[in-house]
Amino acid sequence: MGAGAARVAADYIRQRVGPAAPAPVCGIVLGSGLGGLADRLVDAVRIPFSHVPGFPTATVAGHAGQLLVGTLADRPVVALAGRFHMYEGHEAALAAFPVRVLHALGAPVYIASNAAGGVRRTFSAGDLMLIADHMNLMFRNPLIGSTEPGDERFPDMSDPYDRDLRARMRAAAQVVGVPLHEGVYCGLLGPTYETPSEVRMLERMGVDAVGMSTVPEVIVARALGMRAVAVSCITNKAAGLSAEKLSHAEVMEAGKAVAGHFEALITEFVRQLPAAS
Ligand SMILES: O=P(O)(O)O[C@H]1O[C@H](CO)[C@@H](O)[C@H]1O
Ligand SMILES: Nc1nc2[nH]cnc2c(=O)[nH]1
Repeated sequence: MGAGAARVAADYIRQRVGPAAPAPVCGIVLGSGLGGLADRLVDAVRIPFSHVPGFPTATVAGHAGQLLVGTLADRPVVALAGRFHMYEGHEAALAAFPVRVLHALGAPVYIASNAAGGVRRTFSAGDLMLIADHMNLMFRNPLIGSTEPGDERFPDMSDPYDRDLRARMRAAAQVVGVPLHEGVYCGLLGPTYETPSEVRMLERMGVDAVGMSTVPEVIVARALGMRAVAVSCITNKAAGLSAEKLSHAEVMEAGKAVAGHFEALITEFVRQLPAAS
């Protein structure tokens, strides 16, 4: 799913919202249990994923499967309540396709959010973590294949999560009084959660939080020259670090429990985002 398909999807979305709609200051993807932010958008046009050309249907519980165009903190934004994961059977390029569409709509900044297991032992459910860097242990890359027009062939990944945007996210956290950790996110293919041995391996490798998304999206954002920033909601201690068994129901519950903090943080961040980032 490349640049041409993204233009088709963007044209359809523009037609739905009307030609007068301003270009978004950012595009936001809302992870498992974090879709409540969509309800904070004002004057939102809601488009089911199934209507957007090239989008498959969202199949994961806690992912509403809607694209919204509206304003947040009086700034024009596009938000996706839900995402596509490789464990649903999608290629990495399709998992990252919504980011191409956000780019085609003119968004210069990509904000990812996700639910993740806490590998850092001091993390507990309800913590928020700004992603400082990631590890791609999905062993898939969305840029495999011929280079799409506008893509870098060999994108630099020395600073995938934009330094300035991270500083702005920390500042927003201070303004709204939300504690914000910072650490390394590791993307695994899923859909199984990890074994305790895998979690110990990840810990030794320097991973702070583990999930099954975000990495392909950020790779494509970087290939397109978009600035990326991402927040993980720690929904559980990773396997073996507590006596609890892991379940997606628990992940969604924990996501909802931290929704107030998460929404306040992202809303303040968007409020402070410069017009041409
Ligand atoms: O990354 P998001 O989509 O927020 O969801 C995370 O939570 C789900 C597992 O409970 C997986 O999809 C994992 O990636
Ligand atoms: N891989 C993975 N994804 C998650 N999403 C939410 N919690 C977890 C977890 O513990 N592991």
